[in-house]
Amino acid sequence: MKSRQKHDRFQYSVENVIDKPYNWTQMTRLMGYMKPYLGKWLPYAILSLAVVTLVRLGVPFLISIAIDEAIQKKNLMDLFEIAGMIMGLYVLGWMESALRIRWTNQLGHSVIYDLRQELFTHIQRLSHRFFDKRSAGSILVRITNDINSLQDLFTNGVVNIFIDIVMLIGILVMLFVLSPTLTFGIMIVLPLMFLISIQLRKKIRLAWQTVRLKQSKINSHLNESIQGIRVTQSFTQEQENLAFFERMNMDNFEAWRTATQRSATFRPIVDMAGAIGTAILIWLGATLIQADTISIGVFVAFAYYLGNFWEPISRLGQVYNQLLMAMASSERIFEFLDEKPSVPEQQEAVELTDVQGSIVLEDVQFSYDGQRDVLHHIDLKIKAGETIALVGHTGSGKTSIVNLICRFYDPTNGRVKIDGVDLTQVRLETLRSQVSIVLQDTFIFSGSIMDNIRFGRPDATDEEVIQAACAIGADFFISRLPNGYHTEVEERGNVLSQGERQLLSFARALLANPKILILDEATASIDTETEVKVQQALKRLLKGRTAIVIAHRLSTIREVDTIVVLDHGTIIEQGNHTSLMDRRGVYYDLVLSQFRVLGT
Ligand SMILES: Nc1ncnc2c1ncn2[C@@H]1O[C@H](COP(=O)(O)OP(=O)(O)OP(=O)(O)O)[C@@H](O)[C@H]1O
Repeated sequence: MKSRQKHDRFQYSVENVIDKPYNWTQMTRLMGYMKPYLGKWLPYAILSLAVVTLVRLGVPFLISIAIDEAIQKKNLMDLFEIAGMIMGLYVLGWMESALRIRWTNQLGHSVIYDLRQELFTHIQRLSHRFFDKRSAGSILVRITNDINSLQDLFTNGVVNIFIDIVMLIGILVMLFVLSPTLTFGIMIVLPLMFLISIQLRKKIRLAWQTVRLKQSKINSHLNESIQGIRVTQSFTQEQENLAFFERMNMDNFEAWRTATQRSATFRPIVDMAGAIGTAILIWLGATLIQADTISIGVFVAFAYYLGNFWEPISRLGQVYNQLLMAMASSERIFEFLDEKPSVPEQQEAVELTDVQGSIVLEDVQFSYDGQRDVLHHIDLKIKAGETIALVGHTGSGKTSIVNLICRFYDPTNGRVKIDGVDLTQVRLETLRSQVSIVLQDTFIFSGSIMDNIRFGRPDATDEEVIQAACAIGADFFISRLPNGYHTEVEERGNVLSQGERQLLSFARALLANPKILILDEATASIDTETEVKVQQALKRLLKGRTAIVIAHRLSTIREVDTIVVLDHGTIIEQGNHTSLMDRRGVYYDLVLSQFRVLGT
């Protein structure tokens, strides 16, 4: 039993390997990303195609003429001329290939750039519900690995497909022109080859999809492990983590091995077909030469064409593998791109400007997962400029109410209104510019202190940033830092203390100057001196705004206008501190129990 628990410790949402047939619609959609570049690169593509065709089809033809006309008839001048032409064609071919590598690379990188940009932009717009269901790591994989795996297809694959197909058709035509009998003889192997490769394709596709899933799992786990490394170390869970990682790494290794092994079977099939074709050529060709049906020159040209024939087929096999990998990746990319925000913006959504700040929740019911209601029939009126505090046991629904006011989620039933306008009718951007949240665990982005405060209003000047910091009282610690406002802080702001981070987030909110402010009050105990500073800063911050404070320490909310007491998603008491104390209900008990805890 114990070992089972261990195995179940890390759980990631299972993404199934989806076995779908080759999907033309999806491929067309993927190829659509090349559209903007067609105008620029199409002339190059046509030129490349013309040159490659000329070189690959021309050289064997010239060789056959050299043998039949110049060598056999001992005409040295003609031989020099033909050799010169062959040389010229090879030089042309070399120049074309050097140029092609350059422009296909540019094309590939441009497409990858666009796709990554679109995916990131789209993900930024998605609602909280989307992020609830997925780990950061698995999102990361799609933006990095899945998109990277399309790179080969766009830089080499797509252009080569066209060149190779044209080449195959060209060679077939030349072979038929030279000798239909010999061509039929050799092409007998083709249908056999296709039958075998079709069987392989499905297996190869599945194997690559499995690889992607395993990688996604590794990345999710890595992300979680690194983020949680402090907890892991403090609970000495490194060995467990390591064992789990090793298992996943091994799974990934196996998946890669299977996929590459399966992919590698394609080439030998082509080689085998080539070998059989050559044997037929020698046997049938010699017979036809003896019967004087074909010349030695034609026989040699055949051998050359045939050599050139298997190469594009084998490359098409490779490109087919790339296409299969691209199918697996694009399926995952498009799944995200097709994800609609769960809080959609209406076409005729209105701008929320000149907000006064009154908030109303009308008979609101809410569930995160559609199964368990976390808020029941909430009716709440907050007047403009008023400060209310939400209190209640953990899990009672305080954060959920705030999530609805910011419209991170829509209520299952009922309405949330600001200044009388239903939030579903409002443009999200204008709503969020009027509402700021100051979280308990302030997120500090990598950059300078100045940048971090300016996050609240990107167009603020340095003076405005400093003014906001002074007004909040954050200036005292910022000026003590080695580079003052230009001190670089890392992601999560590990160099700053909890109180300092909180002051920084207040300054950020003050600069944003929202009409509605939501404050998740810090639970951690900070020293009394900082506490006093934070409380003073808070007073300044709340002035002239509607404020909702998620209160954990009841001592700090005595002066707020209204205290709303929640229990299991229902409002059970509402009023100011004195009236609720007089009532001797749940709030009274909460205050008393906190007082007792603090008193001991
Ligand atoms: N993203 C989510 N998906 C599903 N359920 C959720 C989600 N977030 C919260 N819940 C559930 O909703 C209920 C209310 O949570 P909420 O975060 O609103 O409580 P809270 O009063 O803010 O708690 P705390 O004081 O601990 O922050 C809880 O039972 C919680 O398990």
